[in-house]
Amino acid sequence: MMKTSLLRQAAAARVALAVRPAQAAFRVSSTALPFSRSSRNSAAVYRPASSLLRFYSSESAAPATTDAARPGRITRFADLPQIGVHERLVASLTRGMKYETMTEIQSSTINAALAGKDVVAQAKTGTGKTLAFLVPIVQRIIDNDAALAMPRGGRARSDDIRAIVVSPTRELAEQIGAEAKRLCHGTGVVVQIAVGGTQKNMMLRKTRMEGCHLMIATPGRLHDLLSDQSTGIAAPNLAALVLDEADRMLDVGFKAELESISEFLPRRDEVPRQTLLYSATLPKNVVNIARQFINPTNFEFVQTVKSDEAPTHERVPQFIVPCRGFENIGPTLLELTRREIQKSLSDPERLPFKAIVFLPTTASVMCYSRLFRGLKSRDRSIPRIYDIHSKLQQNSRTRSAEDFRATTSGILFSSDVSARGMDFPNVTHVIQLHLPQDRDLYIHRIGRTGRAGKQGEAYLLASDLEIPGARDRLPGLPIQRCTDLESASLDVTKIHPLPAVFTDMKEAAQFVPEDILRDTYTSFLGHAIKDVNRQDLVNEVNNLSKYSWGQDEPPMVSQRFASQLGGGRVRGLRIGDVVPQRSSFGGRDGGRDGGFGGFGGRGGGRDGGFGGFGGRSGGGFRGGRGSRPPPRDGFEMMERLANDGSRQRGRNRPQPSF
Ligand SMILES: Nc1ncnc2c1ncn2[C@@H]1O[C@H](COP(=O)(O)OP(=O)(O)OP(=O)(O)O)[C@@H](O)[C@H]1O
Repeated sequence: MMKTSLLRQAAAARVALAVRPAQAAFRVSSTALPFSRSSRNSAAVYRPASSLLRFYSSESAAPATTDAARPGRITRFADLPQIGVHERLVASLTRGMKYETMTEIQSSTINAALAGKDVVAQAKTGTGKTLAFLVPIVQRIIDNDAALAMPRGGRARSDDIRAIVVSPTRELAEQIGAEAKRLCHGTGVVVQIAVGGTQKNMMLRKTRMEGCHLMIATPGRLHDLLSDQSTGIAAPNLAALVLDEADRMLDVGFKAELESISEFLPRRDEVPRQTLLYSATLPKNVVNIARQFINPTNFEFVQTVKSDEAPTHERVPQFIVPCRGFENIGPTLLELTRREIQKSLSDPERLPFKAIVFLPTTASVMCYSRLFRGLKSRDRSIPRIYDIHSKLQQNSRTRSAEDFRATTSGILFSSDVSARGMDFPNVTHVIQLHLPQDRDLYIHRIGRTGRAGKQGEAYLLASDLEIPGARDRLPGLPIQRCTDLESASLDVTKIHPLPAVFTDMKEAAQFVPEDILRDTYTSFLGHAIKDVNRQDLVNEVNNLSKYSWGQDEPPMVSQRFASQLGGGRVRGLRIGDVVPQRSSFGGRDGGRDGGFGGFGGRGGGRDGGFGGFGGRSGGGFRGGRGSRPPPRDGFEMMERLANDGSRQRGRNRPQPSF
């Protein structure tokens, strides 16, 4: 009975996703006939009356804001042949993958990309951006060689790759690769995945043997392959390049690598290339950088976030749980977990508890996953524990991702390698411990739930010390204060005996190796917790070690580490000879292809504005409010659209109410 209910919910959610965007984007005018003829392709299509969608087209003098400006937009996958998509691809989409109606971002960008335009697109998490870029590029490959529409049709060579998708993390590349293979099933288009950390020789052998039309790669591995002639991997006729998570790809961490990859690609003036940039967050500086990659005379900039709308999904309520100290955070997570598991068990309408817990450092992911494995050995109600971080071997990372994807219930402890793009079905909760580095990262992390039209909940557990930082970093988001978790506010320095969640946590800490506790301790002191007074921070982590891990004295730190923290001015550190710090443990785990990149990697894009242009602060570009001169070109227009988002963050975004 429960199973039937779950299946019903899943089916309802799929229909909801398919239907909702169409309703939002295409309101059929009551005065107009619901169908009209497109002048471009003589197809019977909906002529929408208005849209939430805003876009800038390099064709038009001013940004268009309604779909009425774009007659002939196809919104159902089954209708794609009308704009040139091959029947076999449509069969994969509708019969194989069982998609019916396109989401808003899909209908707007697939139409534009099929018309040959470059696209810069921003849409909320989980709204189907992957297919939005895969469909047009696979069609472009078939356009270049019609035989590829048939299985085993055409030729595939490893030195003649026709399209490349670049993704910031290995897991995401693997996920996109799997979706691309499903899409190309039944055609002759060959997809290969090239990510770091896997056996390069095996990948090379396979690619040389099978050939490759579409390569999905992480930047490091792609550079590695293209720069070494002996690999036999080349793309002299490259027709399409996609940067997924474009803001991440173009931020400082990856930009240089991308530029260097470009040197191994054909010049755009010699081989025409379509470039597609997609993300849920697109800060202004990134839009500026996009200049280097986009055709200035033939591009479209699409944003599907309403001007007065939060960049997150309404159906994902967001809570912040202020915790008295660091020592309260683990027990509060345990209390929350038990409470939510009970809720799902007692309500057959709810999906089983499936949560992702994000932590700021690799060491803390290792620590919390072990703590919860220890807890699970005593409390069978806790579901299976998974972990993903850059210190794991790639095959273990892939296995964790696959297992968590397949499970109905579980808890995945993760660094930011899973923050962007990962599509784990039916995640009911995203729980963040301590503050995310910036607002964009918060948005991507909570985007792991509430995907494809489903419900979800998001919690942020932070110590009182971090709350001012949270207010500063997270404006304009509908975050509510949650005060009904008892463990959050208890003063454990005064309470005897300790409540069960605290003693359970202490006992579980016995399962965690000393070096991982120490690395977690130092990583929190090092870079993970920002914007707080050093002395307060030392007091917090010392309480964590004492009251949550049950240690008589805090872990030892080296003299050098103590000096970096402020030397003699900071009290409470236990200084001594320690085995040199494994820097990777302490580092922020941003999911760079290369693996455990110390403090360097970052999971989120740069701090920056998101959507939300127009309304009060936007609209200037339309000649409406304000006295800004008209933009000089399409790029400036696009930058302004993103710029409006940043301005809103600075001046007009509502301050958080928690
Ligand atoms: N038109 C559609 N109808 C129903 N489901 C869809 C449709 N398009 C995509 N999906 C499903 O929605 C989910 C989210 O898609 P996808 O991962 O492409 O989102 P995204 O926008 O790229 O998210 P993120 O911003 O997190 O990267 C996937 O499970 C996908 O199968």
